[in-house]
Amino acid sequence: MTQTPLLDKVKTPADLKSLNDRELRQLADELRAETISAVSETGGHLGAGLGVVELTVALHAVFDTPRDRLIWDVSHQCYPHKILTGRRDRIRTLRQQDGLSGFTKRSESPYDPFGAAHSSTSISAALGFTMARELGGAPDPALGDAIAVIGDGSISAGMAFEALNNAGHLGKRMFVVLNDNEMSIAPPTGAMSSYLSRIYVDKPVQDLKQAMKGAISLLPGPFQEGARRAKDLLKHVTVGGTLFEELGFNYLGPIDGHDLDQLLWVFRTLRERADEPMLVHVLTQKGKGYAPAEGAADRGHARAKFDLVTGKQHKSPSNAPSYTKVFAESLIAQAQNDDKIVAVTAAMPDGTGLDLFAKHFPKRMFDVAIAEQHGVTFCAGLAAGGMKPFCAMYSTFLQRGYDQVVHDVAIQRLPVRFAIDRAGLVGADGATHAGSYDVAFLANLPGFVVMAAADEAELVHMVATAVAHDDGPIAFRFPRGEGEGVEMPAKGVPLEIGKGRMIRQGKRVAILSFGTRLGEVLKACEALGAKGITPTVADARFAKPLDREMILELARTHEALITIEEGAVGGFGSHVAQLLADEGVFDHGLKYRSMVLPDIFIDQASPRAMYDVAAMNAPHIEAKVLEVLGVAQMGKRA
Ligand SMILES: Cc1ncc(C[n+]2csc(CCOP(=O)(O)OP(=O)(O)O)c2C)c(N)n1
Ligand SMILES: CC(=O)[C@@H](O)[C@H](O)COP(=O)(O)O
Ligand SMILES: [Mg+2]
Repeated sequence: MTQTPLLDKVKTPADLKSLNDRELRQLADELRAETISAVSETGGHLGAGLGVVELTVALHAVFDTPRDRLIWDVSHQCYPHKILTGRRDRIRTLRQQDGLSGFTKRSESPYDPFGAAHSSTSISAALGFTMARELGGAPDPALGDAIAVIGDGSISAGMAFEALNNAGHLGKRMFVVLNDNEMSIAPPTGAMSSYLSRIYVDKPVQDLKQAMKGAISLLPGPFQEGARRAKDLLKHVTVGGTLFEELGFNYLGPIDGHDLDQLLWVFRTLRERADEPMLVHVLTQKGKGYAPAEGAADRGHARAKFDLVTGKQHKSPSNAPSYTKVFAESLIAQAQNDDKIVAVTAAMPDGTGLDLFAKHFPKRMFDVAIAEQHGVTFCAGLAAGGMKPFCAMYSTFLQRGYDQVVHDVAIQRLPVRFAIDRAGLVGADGATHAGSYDVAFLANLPGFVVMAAADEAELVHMVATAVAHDDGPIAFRFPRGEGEGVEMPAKGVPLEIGKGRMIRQGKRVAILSFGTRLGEVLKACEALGAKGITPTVADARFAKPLDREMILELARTHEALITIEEGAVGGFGSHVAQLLADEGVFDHGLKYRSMVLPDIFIDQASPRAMYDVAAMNAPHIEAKVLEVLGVAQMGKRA
């Protein structure tokens, strides 16, 4: 076990103030070792945190957190920050149920002034804190400086530029640290990424400390004493004419983000002298200091638990292909026969399986960078231009492109195909990444077709359905993780739009499932069978259009109807209830229940544990059936 004598003494960032620079360098080494050790036990986002160890130490050593608001963009790099800010004793509970979140979270610590997990929000939030300070907002602790740390991947998003534009205009003192490691999750794409590289391609990384000393010695005496404003000095060492300067920021850099001496010097100087918006460009290495991460293609972006020495991850063997892989392979199969099919990801090529698609069709896959809004409208344009775009996004990230879905896709009835991965509760990433809302926010849009796959074979057919459907937008959703292990069809066959399927015929109660809760429903039926209750089970397949005929028939022939879906209220069950109400079914006494995600944000745990919190696993379905039939209260029926 690595010794961490200095880190052991750090309870809060205030303890850093008594360390000299040599000790801070040692502290950084200990912090890196502790981060690697903790993530080897918990799994999680490793590479990004290792890249900002020195930056984390320097910022906490120089600034006065939590009075100064330190805002980590995405915040997947926040583990070293958590260790320094009083959470080391719980760091080995990261991403576990009842443990620390893998992201910054306001409710977790005063050192997390702003929560994140979706990217590119930090500059807006920092500007908000800055203007609150200017206007006398004084929460506890009183407002100091705002510092946003944003990665080169995240700064590619429109929102970051909206914030820079606004901050440059307002001209108040605030700090943006651009952490440039030339990586997103995958290598970053796009002109912005090339631009950042061009800023320093022909120039050595600045040794600002030396350069500043040189600059000062060239100044006349009085100025040596009183070069009061940072920009008076900084213009001697910055690379002139950057985009950031055009937007109203003072640009400083690029500097070596692993050279703690320089970081300390730069931040001390800026803290003392800056009076305008400052952008400090630091170059770092994702995965720094841990060879298995440094050497990996993703620089150790996210890891399962791993062996400290070898870096080998402990992954449980899979029994079925992942939904993501099934989607990608189905799309590849379809695209072999249809050259109009193209696919779009917003910086998640591996996560969406489109890296596989790109291997087959490099010219037909577009990674638009972290730019979901643009990605959706780009697809709308592709569709208007006669292509068949598959917009492959996680449910949670599609949220960012919602106006584009409404305004650019739905209103124009353009046939964009939305492949929505990570539907439902996702596990360790927690509430920020839950795919809870897509059914609700898509099925209310006129002309949208909305499907959910009950298993991986269904997904194959839904991909085929989406290819065939050219009359407006269509979406299909599927969860994170592996499939059910069902037999796979030889090829996808388009489904009839708006038609569900019967799974088993029973009596008294019908369970209408939308999505992969079907497996839990069938488990519940086993248990109910032992109690003499045999529910009818149907797979709705479509939340929109609904299979009216099937639903009304189920309502007519059963005493009770229960819907279940991996989504929030306002989705499938709400549409079914609306149909039943409109058709007057409730006038005749149908007992109806809808099982949806509860009206809370569910914290991280395993997906199963999260569905326990949501009361949506087999025992809960069983209990719901018993309740609706009035059996639970009366004891066992004969
Ligand atoms: C809106 C949004 N889209 C996608 C993601 C998924 N995502 C998380 S981290 C990341 C890469 C971020 O790159 P960068 O900002 O450079 O940080 P690094 O990991 O390189 O430190 C992406 C795409 C996200 N969190 N938010
Ligand atoms: C931080 C972030 O947003 C991603 O790294 C996310 O954690 C990926 O999730 P998956 O593991 O489901 O791809
Ligand atoms: Mg990066």
